[in-house]
Amino acid sequence: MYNFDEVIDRRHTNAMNTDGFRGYIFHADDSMTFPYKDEEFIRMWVADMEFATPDVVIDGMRERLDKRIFGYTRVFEKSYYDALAAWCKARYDWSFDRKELVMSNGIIPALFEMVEYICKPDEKVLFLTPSYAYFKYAAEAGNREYVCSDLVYEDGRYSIDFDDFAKKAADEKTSLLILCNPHNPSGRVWTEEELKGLAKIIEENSLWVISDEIHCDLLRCNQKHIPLGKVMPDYQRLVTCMAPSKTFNLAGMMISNVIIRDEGLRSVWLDKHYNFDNPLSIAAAQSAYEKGQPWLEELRVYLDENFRFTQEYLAEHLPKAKFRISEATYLAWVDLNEYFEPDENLPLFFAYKAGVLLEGGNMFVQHSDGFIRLNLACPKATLAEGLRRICEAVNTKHTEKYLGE
Ligand SMILES: Cc1ncc(COP(=O)(O)O)c(C/N=C2\CONC2=O)c1O
Repeated sequence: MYNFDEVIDRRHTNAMNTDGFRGYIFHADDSMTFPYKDEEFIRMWVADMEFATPDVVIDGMRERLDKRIFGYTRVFEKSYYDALAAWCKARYDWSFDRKELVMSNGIIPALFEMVEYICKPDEKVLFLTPSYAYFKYAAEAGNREYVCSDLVYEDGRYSIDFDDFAKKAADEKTSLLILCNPHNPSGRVWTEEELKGLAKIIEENSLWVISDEIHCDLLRCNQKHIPLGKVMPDYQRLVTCMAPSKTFNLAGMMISNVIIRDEGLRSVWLDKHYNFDNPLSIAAAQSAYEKGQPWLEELRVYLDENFRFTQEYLAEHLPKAKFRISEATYLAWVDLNEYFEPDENLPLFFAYKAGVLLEGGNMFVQHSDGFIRLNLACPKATLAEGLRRICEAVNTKHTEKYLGE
């Protein structure tokens, strides 16, 4: 019913995806040149999608537009909470009180704020690595130390090193865990057993925990997300972050749900946070939660096929690459260590040699050298061309290297 094969022109829309890559990936300005025109790149880097947001979301925004006044706005109507609560109940059998919900114009700003609200200046933030780099930036922005617990990587699969995690959690100066659930970039969906293992250590050390569940709706069709709040139903030091931004390609609308159990932290947030919201964003998010499920179910089938195609293509054209289909997210995490030295700048190599924009190597704090992360949320034809270029560039590199030796 929905046309995910449609190629949509994003030029001149102020998109980070098309216009922000020089600064974000290469820390360069617009003077940085490549042997490709910007529009010739296959863009597989920042985590937003090449698909139109659902029609029901646009209809919801149009309905709000027709009200024609856009004054100071906040989520006052109970209908927003009802839509989100129904979504969480139906999909995760998880409920939370309306008073726990506060809004943020992004999960990143929420992380930045809460590190300061939760951690004293001499306390530390703990997270699993490799990691979405903004967990590190949130600690650094608040001048708080961060501690990494490297995931175990065995036979192409990531798991939690509970001994290492327990040791680091036991440090009395470690006060906050930021948990990525599901995990970016590995794509892991933590099992109930793994979440219970974390919960035991969290409780033993009275850690504050922010469970960043932004990717929770984007599961492979055979996967199940468990909110940490379900495993820790009575734990007061829990904050859960969810958002429509990844699920419905609404990151530019800057609206996120922050569910703060602790009354003290919630009142600090309400005192310090700029508590106004964009009226069109509220309409978009509420319409998505109320009516977006059919689109999401079709998207998940399309993404599963993109992952299957990617696995098949890499097996055939880059046989020494290690790749397991992500259990969640639309991000493929590919181990190319058999093809590159650990310190090679992979984003730069693929931008110059393949005309593909991707993230990887040391962009995920630590424990990620030799990996690339590919955004598969694009029409299959775009994906096929991106994979073709990537494999050709790697195979040519090895031929040139061999001939050059
Ligand atoms: C785990 C995680 N948390 C938070 C965010 C951002 O939340 P926002 O501030 O947009 O509400 C992202 C987006 N991840 C991105 C964005 O581009 N590349 C990524 O890996 C993410 O992966």
